[in-house]
Amino acid sequence: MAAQRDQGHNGDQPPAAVPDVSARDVPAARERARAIPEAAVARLAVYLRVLSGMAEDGVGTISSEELAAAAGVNSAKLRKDLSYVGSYGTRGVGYDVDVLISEIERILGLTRKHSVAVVGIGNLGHALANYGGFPSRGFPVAALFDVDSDLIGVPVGGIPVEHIDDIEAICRDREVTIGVIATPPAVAQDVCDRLVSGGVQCILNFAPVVLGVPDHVEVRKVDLAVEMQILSFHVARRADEAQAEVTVDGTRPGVDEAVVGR
Ligand SMILES: NC(=O)c1ccc[n+]([C@@H]2O[C@H](COP(=O)([O-])OP(=O)(O)OC[C@H]3O[C@@H](n4cnc5c(N)ncnc54)[C@H](O)[C@@H]3O)[C@@H](O)[C@H]2O)c1
Repeated sequence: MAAQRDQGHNGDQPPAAVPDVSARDVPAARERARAIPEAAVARLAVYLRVLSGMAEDGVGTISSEELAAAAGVNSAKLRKDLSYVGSYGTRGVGYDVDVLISEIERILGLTRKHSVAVVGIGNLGHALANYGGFPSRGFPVAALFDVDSDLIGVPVGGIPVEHIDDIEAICRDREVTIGVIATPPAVAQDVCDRLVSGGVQCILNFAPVVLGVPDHVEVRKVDLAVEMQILSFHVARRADEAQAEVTVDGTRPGVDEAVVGR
């Protein structure tokens, strides 16, 4: 029976289920990849984006401080993250940008070819299908599916929408590796089951529902409202901390002194 899987979205403590590294990689590299915390995996993807931009600008080497600043993390955390990749840089020189890119790509499983199917070509599905950022980062969209007869055959982002009934055959034929679910929640499990029947092992789920999948399938759930709740939590916590800093005589450090000093 399908198991309910961890579908965390913001990366907490448990080790991430990183896709296997390519066949030529040694077992030690696989072990290393399995031990990387999920939050570090998310940061590695950010470093990769920053490094790719630098490589395009012709940057050859970069210090950990420069890369940390560009990625918005502190340099101690960056060095720790890069140690998971097995990359320690050269003292006084820093990291070779191209080497670091290929090391992170290998750990993230990006040396494998990926191909994406988007299911549910409504508001969200249209935006995702039209987004040019996926192909340029190694995730070309290969197929679109919907149930609405008005949409079937209509190209979105240059790819014609196919009927959901053909999803298994088309996913197998086009070797789809990642299925993106952007359907109403009531049909998301059925869509997920069909993707899995079509050989898809990675599911990115936007529908507000927990999906059951077999053990060999990975699911990530994206929920922007949860991200906003997390932002709200951090702002509220900061406000609480500022309130707690009010001194016993009622003055607020850094605020009332400034007023008194005027
Ligand atoms: N995670 C987030 O932050 C986030 C943000 C926006 C929307 N959503 C979710 O994404 C989903 C899509 O939202 P939307 O605004 O694009 O909805 P929408 O109604 O505009 O689009 C849904 C599409 O799914 C299609 N569909 C319905 N049943 C189908 C099936 N069995 N197989 C294939 N396609 C089917 C519909 O024909 C329609 O084109 C919803 O579940 C919504 O809650 C999530």
